[in-house]
Amino acid sequence: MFRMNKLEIEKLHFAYDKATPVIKGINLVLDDRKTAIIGQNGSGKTTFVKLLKGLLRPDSGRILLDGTDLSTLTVAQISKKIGLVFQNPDDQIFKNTVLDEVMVGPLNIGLSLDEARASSRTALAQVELADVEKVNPYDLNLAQRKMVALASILAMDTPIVIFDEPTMGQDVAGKAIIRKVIEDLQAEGKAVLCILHDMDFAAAVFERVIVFSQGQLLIEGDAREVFSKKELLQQAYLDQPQAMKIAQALGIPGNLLSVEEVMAAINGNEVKLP
Ligand SMILES: Nc1ncnc2c1ncn2[C@@H]1O[C@H](COP(=O)(O)OP(=O)(O)OP(=O)(O)O)[C@@H](O)[C@H]1O
Repeated sequence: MFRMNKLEIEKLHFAYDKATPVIKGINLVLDDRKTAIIGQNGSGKTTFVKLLKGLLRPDSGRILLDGTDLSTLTVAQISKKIGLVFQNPDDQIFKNTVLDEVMVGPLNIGLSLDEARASSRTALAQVELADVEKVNPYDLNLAQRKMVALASILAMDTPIVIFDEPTMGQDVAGKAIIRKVIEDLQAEGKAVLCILHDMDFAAAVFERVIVFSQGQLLIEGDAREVFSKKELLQQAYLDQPQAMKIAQALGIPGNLLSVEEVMAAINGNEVKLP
């Protein structure tokens, strides 16, 4: 089945308390490109994705999911289309075994017990937790619980997957698993949107970068182009990826995004090291 996976955001405004607007007129079209949202603490990123998931309702403006106004859809209808992995796994973990926990989402959207078990086991294998399916999630460490929370969203097989800070607290191996999950989702034709503080991960993995600043969209576009805008990033209290800073210091042209790109430039003799 052809899936559009398109979210259109029009003139979106939101405030928890009317005196303090948090989302201030965001216009954006999200598509199938792997997209990272970056921005200073408190710039409204989590609030924005909660609006996309229908957990909060806009004060004004609208969100269209494949052309349909999100406000006309039920939570159940949205859940079949959009999965959101929370920043704190303990906001979404309730069951006594890892497998039961991961099965909650698929069962909620109407899969049979057998289907839910099968998709949950596949998801647990993707995050390399197949061998702990009978363990209580609270006997796992925080990084592993984050993977359980991630698996529970993967198991729902939604065409749009949103992650809030998936790499926070993960070591190199955990980050590699998350990278593979994101790349596999995209290969399956799904849309991936990810809030990140880790500029290096954002630069290495994502095609499109959206920069939030004080509830507004400061800049968005191709990752290479956005990360080259040093002054604008500084204005949003953000840093460039390490690889780009090193490449610029060495005088390597091309706004390189990753260590691999820098190594290729050095090995290709585009640059002579001192
Ligand atoms: N439930 C809430 N009630 C009231 N204010 C809130 C609530 N959640 C967030 N805020 C406020 O809204 C603003 C935006 O918060 P939000 O969590 O969306 O930002 P963020 O960019 O995701 O930040 P972080 O990177 O720290 O997660 C902040 O000033 C925050 O204090």
